[in-house]
Amino acid sequence: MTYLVAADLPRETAGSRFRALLNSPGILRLPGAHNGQAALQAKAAGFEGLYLSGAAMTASMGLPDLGIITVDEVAFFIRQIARATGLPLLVDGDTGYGEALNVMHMVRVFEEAGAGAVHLEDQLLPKKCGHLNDKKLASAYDMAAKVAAAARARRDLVIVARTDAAASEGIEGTIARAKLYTEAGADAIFPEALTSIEMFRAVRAALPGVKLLANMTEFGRTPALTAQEFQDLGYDMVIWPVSSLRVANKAQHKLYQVLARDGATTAMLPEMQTRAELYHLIGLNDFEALDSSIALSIPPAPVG
Ligand SMILES: C[C@](O)(C(=O)O)[C@H](CC(=O)O)C(=O)O
Ligand SMILES: [Mg+2]
Repeated sequence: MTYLVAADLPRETAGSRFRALLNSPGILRLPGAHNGQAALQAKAAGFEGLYLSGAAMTASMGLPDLGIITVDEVAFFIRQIARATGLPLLVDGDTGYGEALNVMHMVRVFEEAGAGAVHLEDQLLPKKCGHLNDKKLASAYDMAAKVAAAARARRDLVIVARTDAAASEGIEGTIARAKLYTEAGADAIFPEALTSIEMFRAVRAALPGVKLLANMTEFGRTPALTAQEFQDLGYDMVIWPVSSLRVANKAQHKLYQVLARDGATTAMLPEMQTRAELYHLIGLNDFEALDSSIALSIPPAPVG
């Protein structure tokens, strides 16, 4: 299947398809896919929705996750994932790249690029990974204004409000902010960097009926729980934001070490995606068959 034939494209918008997944039974499992290739591999494994992580995206660019990159740079990643897979995608919108009007611009650009959902966080720039120390929190009201702005700008993009308040304002601050952001128009809440199962339970209990996202990033502050365990805690979505990049990076690191040592890649062949596997995944045959079918669909050129 290619993204080039109108009749093959999904009829519903990415936002409504994301919402339908969110409203269907069971926790929505959203593995991080840091580019189109990773997204295709996640789709082949059976995932129905994906997550585009700011941390993984910036790391893949060789940059720290401090909110430096721009809306258009993120749109480049959204487009490749949406084209390659057609799957609904939750995108990390960081702090929205500014204030209300910037947030609105981000929502329009992300929606046009093919995103199904976005999350916005209540940090000040330079923002940080939620699992690091010394984050600077925005005022709850400034963040609520951004959520309201996002809700005004979207057609049907799902708006997820993330709060980083747990470290500085505790569970009470997290819950109070979550309530405010929900009133401002958020469709779901992402309580970031909760450090215990009790905290996950407390947030769930305080926000009946509100959709909740859990972040199962590795090497962070959240204890390692499975998708089933988050579902049993009453959570509606779970992300594994950086996992694909961490694994890919480690493999790449090994390749360069071996190549520098041996002057050849031979020792790495068993660990490589083969040419055939690569072409199969990206659908090379489908694109070539499409090209041939176009030539066959028009009257032949006159002879002589
Ligand atoms: C979810 C997150 O915002 C991301 O960009 O993927 C990061 C993940 C990470 O750095 O491990 C986060 O702030 O938790
Ligand atoms: Mg992020």
